[in-house]
Amino acid sequence: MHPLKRLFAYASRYRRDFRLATAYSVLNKFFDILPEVLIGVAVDVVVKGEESFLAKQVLVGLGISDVWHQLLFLGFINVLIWGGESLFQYLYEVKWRQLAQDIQHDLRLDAYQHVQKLEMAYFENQRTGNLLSILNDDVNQMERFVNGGANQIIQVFCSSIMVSAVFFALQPSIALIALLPVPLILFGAFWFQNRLAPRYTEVREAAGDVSARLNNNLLGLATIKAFAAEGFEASHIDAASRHYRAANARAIRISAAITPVIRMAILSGFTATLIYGGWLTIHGELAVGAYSVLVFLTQRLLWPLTGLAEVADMYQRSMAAIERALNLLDTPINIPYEGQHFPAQGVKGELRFEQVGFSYDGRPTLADINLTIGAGQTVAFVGSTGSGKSTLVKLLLRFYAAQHGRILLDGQAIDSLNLQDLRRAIGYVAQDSFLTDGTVAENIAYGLDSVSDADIAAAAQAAEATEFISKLPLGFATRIGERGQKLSGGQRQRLALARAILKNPPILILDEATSAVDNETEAAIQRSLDVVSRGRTTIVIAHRLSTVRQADCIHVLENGRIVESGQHTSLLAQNGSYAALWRLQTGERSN
Ligand SMILES: Nc1ncnc2c1ncn2[C@@H]1O[C@H](COP(=O)(O)OP(=O)(O)OP(=O)(O)O)[C@@H](O)[C@H]1O
Repeated sequence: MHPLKRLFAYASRYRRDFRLATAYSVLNKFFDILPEVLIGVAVDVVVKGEESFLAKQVLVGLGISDVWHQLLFLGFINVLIWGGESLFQYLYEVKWRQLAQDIQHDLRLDAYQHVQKLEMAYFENQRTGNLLSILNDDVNQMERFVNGGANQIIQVFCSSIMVSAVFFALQPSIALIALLPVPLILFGAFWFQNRLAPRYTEVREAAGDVSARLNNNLLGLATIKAFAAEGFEASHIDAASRHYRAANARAIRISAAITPVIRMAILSGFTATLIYGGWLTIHGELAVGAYSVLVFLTQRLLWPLTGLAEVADMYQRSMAAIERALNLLDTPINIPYEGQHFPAQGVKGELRFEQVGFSYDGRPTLADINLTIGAGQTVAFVGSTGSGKSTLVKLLLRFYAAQHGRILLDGQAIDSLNLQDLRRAIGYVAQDSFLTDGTVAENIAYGLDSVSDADIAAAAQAAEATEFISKLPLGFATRIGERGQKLSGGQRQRLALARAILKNPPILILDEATSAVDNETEAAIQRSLDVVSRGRTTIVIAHRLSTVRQADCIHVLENGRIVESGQHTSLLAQNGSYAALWRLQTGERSN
């Protein structure tokens, strides 16, 4: 479907406003053209006096014979016309701009809300900066189009029709000559448009590319600095920006030619009216007043068509932008949110993995996962890096959908449950949790509506975070910077844990980032784990085996498969992978 049609379908709730705005634009144009007609009538009055066109309008009740009165009457009509033109200009400007604001707001919000619901795999194949440029630049471009372009198109169209009507009424033979260039101009405008469309698509894509690179670099500034890679990265930005400049230059070469070409076509129409009309007037076949109207009107008819150049340019630019924004909105959500609702408090927390298998982009990552985690149990997953531990919990959170088997929560397949209810029942402390640019307290209370300071403090206490928070300049009211960058990695982890504890979920998942913790932190982790795992199902992905020694069951993963399961002592007794890992970490010999 054409982007404009798609935009209309999207903005169908504003159909009434579109109609009103269009009516205001048409009425404004109508009043805008009338002064030219008035000039003709005035010339006619001056030349013909009591024999004028105005004096002859007895039938409609006018028939003003006195020349002075005729002029006064024209003056009065003139004021009305200009008043009408101004009024409708005000009305159409307000209406179109308001429409532009309303639609850009809706589109931005809808697109963002849609993007939020897309599955993780979508984002892995997208560059954040590109999405940003769609949600920002492209939506703004659409706003600019509705703001001004729509009115311009309507008015060019209207003035062509209205002026042609006056022409044909006055002198059909001149009308034909004056209108001769119009098909040529329209054909030219379409020809240019077709050539502009792919160029503007390229411009929008290049803009997205620049934005993606900038975004990526600003996020990785610390690494860029550490590697003294400023020059290297600047050259990447330089290349992306050059590409954007070149794409724009290709579009400019075409779009800049439109006005001059159209002007030449207008020239032919205008010259013909001037010469042929003058000739007819001299020979008494055309009234002087009518001749002056025709000369002025040729200008009025043809000049707005030069505006077509600007409109065609903006139109193509906007269609490329609208296409990108609406495509984003139409991207299918592959992991649907809909499903059976249930309250988080009612969840017992029994989990079962049945024959679960999963691959990223066809690369097998998990296979034959069969396990049951009893309600309230604490279970650990250990194993070498890349063995699939994090992937396992991401399947439970339905960040990805398992290709084989199924996962059940309290006997219900999780893909039959409402996605948000499922996630509300799970507290997830990721390896690198997302912290916002707010205060410590705001970060702990993230996503919850009304939480008391006492509850926040208690959650911080359980997460062993109180000590470092009390040392911050403003305690719980300290702002922690974007992504929590004013805190250490360990401190960020503590805050993320406090946040999960405050949520009080029936299932808690802790994905430890590293085994590199000092003894003190290790003891703190153990203490908080004892506290937070009480009364809920707890899954710990551990790198440091000593932190999960007390777990009800430890599963060892290797290459996406569970190779050993059991409690710490029995696993040591098996003298397999777990025992080897334990020896490696503790330096002890288990036998
Ligand atoms: N989004 C992804 N797209 C493609 N491959 C991925 C993705 N995430 C992880 N992988 C791959 O899947 C495998 C398992 O990754 P996973 O994060 O589950 O391992 P892990 O056991 O948690 O590792 P670690 O102990 O280092 O955290 C790895 O080989 C990894 O490269």
